[in-house]
Amino acid sequence: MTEHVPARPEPLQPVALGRRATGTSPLRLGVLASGRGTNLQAILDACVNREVPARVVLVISDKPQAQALERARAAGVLAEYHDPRIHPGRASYDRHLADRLEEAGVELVCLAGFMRILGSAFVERFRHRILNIHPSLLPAFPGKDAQRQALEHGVKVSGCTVHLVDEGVDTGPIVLQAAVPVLEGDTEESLAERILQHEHRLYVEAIRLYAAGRLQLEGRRVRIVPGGACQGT
Ligand SMILES: Nc1nc2c(c(=O)[nH]1)N[C@@H](CN(C=O)c1ccc(C(=O)N[C@@H](CCC(=O)O)C(=O)O)cc1)CN2
Ligand SMILES: NCC(=O)N[C@@H]1O[C@H](COP(=O)([O-])[O-])[C@@H](O)[C@H]1O
Repeated sequence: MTEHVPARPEPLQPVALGRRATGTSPLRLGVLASGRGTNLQAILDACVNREVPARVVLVISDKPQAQALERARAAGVLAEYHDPRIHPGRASYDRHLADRLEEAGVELVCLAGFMRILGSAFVERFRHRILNIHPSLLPAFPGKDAQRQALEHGVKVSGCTVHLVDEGVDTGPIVLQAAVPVLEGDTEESLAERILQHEHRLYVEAIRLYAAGRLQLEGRRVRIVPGGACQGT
């Protein structure tokens, strides 16, 4: 009887993420935000300070009073409120957002405290071109209230994650993570504030790597390659 030799899995073809942006052709960012916008502010500042070869060309919020909109306007960036309630459902609103982002020539969508789940059609239109910042070390504590989940679970270390967005919630391939200690007596607010400081740094670094063409997706793993030496499609 011949021995069954399991087929060796085909090596995963690496996928180069994004394009190598340059000073003369900065990466065009679209930011979706629902709240106060401190991550947006970190991205705006990094672009102005030329820490990343990118430019925020459009900020959209699903909340009319989002401070993120004020921050964008103060930075001279197009800031728009798009009301989900005038759409018959999620898919319609998602399609509207995608149309508006494409119309603005957005190359990378950055979710920065955007509190709506994006549907599969949106994710497909911007496949591998959507980043999100999450205030935990995924896959621990996905969803909302990650800091409360961490405190209730009693972890000693939490942190933040920048990940590619896929059809799941906080399930996309992880780009960068930063560990943050949970201290005695921490409240949800004190932990959130401590993590937030790391989020700002981590998100800018993730966008910088993306804009430098130094991120390569191999299955679920995101590899950081030296200086723009990306292979693959
Ligand atoms: N397809 C994806 N969409 C989004 C992701 C994602 O990973 N995949 N990340 C979220 C951001 N996020 C956590 O990082 C998150 C935001 C909101 C929720 C949530 O449960 N929202 C509820 C209620 C929203 C509302 O109050 O309007 C919902 O949308 O039903 C979970 C996780 C951004 N989108
Ligand atoms: N699940 C998504 C989520 O919890 N996102 C979190 O919302 C906050 C937005 O702050 P900001 O508006 O000041 O950037 C950030 O802490 C971000 O990680």
